[in-house]
Amino acid sequence: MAIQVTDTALPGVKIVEPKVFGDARGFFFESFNSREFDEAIGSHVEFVQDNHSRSAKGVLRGLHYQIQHAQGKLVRVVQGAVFDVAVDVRRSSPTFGQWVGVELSADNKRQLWVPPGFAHGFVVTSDSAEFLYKTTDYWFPAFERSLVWNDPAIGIDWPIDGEPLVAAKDAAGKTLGDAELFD
Ligand SMILES: Cc1cn([C@H]2C[C@H](O)[C@@H](COP(=O)(O)OP(=O)(O)O[C@H]3O[C@@H](C)C(=O)[C@@H](O)[C@H]3O)O2)c(=O)[nH]c1=O
Repeated sequence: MAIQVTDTALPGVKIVEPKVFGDARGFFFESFNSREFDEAIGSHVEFVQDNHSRSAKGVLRGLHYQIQHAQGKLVRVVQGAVFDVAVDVRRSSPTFGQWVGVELSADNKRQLWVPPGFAHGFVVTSDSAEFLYKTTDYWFPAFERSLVWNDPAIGIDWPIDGEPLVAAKDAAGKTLGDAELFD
């Protein structure tokens, strides 16, 4: 197995670490291998979309989820570093409202598997960061929702000084108590 998969405090959310082959030329690694990923996760996961964003230091994107066509996301950073967060937004889940955060960087090459049913967001901790992710369903703007990043009921310990730069839609995100969830 060329990937090492580690559980997080939230069942279902997993850290994926590829085996990196370094030599005099640089490095090589398999950034995604469907057979190995499925084996590690324990079920077949089909990805349909790849996304790429770039953000400046202090930018916070999220916390996003879709109330229908829930997306699983396999996320990573190819330049810079972020603090990446998943929040369980499945009302019926024993870990509803709980969050996990992991540093993802171009250096550590860690990926985070955020299954369907979790809100996802990140803040950029380096001067800038390029963020890549695969999703298991398409983007449906009508079903997209934002949870506000600083909801005290969730209590995410973002590693930032001061206020992050957020999109207007995210500044207007809902608290968990007011949010429309999907079960
Ligand atoms: C998410 C998305 C956005 N867009 C467009 C809409 C908009 O004009 C522009 C920027 O969109 P946003 O502001 O929603 O981008 P962003 O805030 O980066 O949205 C992303 O945030 C992270 C945290 C996630 O988890 C992702 O699933 C996604 O929701 O890109 C697409 O065309 N396809 C997509 O799949």
